Amino acid sequence: MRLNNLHIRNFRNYDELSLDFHKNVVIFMGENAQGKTNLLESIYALALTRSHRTNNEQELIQWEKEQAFIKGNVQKEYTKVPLELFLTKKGRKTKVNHMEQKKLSSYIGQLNVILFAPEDLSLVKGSPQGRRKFLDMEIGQIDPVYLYESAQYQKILKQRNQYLKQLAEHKQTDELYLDILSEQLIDHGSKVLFARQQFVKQLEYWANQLHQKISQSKEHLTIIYRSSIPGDHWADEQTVKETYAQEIEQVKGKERLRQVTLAGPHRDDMSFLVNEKDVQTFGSQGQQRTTALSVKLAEIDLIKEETGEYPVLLLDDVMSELDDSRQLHLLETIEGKIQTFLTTTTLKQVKDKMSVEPEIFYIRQGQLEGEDV
Ligand SMILES: Nc1ncnc2c1ncn2[C@@H]1O[C@H](COP(=O)(O)OP(=O)(O)OP(=O)(O)O)[C@@H](O)[C@H]1O
Repeated sequence: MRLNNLHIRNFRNYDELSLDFHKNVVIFMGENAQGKTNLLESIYALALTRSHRTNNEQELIQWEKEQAFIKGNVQKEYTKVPLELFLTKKGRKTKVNHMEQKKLSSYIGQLNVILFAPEDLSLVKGSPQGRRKFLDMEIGQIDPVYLYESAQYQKILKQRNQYLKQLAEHKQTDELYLDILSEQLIDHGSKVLFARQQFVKQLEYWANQLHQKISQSKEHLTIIYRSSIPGDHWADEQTVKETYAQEIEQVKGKERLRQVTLAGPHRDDMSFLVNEKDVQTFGSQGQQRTTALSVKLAEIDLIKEETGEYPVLLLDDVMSELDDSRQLHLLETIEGKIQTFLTTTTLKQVKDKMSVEPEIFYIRQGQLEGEDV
């Protein structure tokens, strides 16, 4: 798929801007703090209704404005889909084909994007929370049911934690209600767990191939889903559910003391092994970066396999963070069929390495300076 055009209004430092895209590689060029990342963020938000930089969507609305608007036409293999996102102080509204969508799951997935920013290079050595967010965002894009289940899980988790606290403070006494919440938690949580495990298997398949290529067959990558629920190779959803229920029973006493839910997808993590050694602990910085790059680029193949279409790639100033050999692998990937938007402050460095002619937009203080087509 590709994005044919983009129209934004009152978004970050942009009053109003319309862009048409004709080439497969689009570069947003400009000095620091001019609005390059804001443009990638607007494409990301158009795809996923949220930002990659903040959990507070209000920040996307231009200062002193009431609402922000993003619109774009997505070209798929056989159809064109106009998408619209309205962000207001009260919430968000989405439209597909000019029709309002009540369910997030009927909107997300219309435009698939993969965003790669310098902070993604720390996927391996960063926090478990960052890796869980990565899993949720990526699976959510290709599986609307996952989006629903993980939202339900978070809701029940919050309620359950509150209830555990209230029981400890003797504001509640009904033990049966805790059992009901546990049952709901296990129900939604086991679906999340099983989907994550399946996704990680697929991710490993694609990422290992890339990792081997980048490391010239010297390194083999293994990815393991590390769960707070025992066992990491559940045969089916029912097995996860049963194991999860046993674990909740097991930690019941501790939970009552600590007043939080101690088992479930919200406490899980992922490990990356290079040649059987944990790369987070034993890997060099180069190996950690190669792993992160392989995992990110693997998503391209994974989304293509799942949806039948290539996603759109957003690269936020990552070229400058990679050495020559890794830059080459990245360019090899993007100069194929996949539409890529990238930001840079040093145009020549990026352009000189490309074998295709990019489309360049010069950005200055939230405006277009000129267009090189
Ligand atoms: N809600 C907002 N309303 C108006 N302006 C905003 C808002 N949020 C951020 N900005 C402005 O956007 C600018 C930053 O834009 P952006 O992050 O896209 O920079 P950039 O061009 O990618 O820079 P760099 O190369 O440093 O990453 C800053 O000047 C900031 O003040």
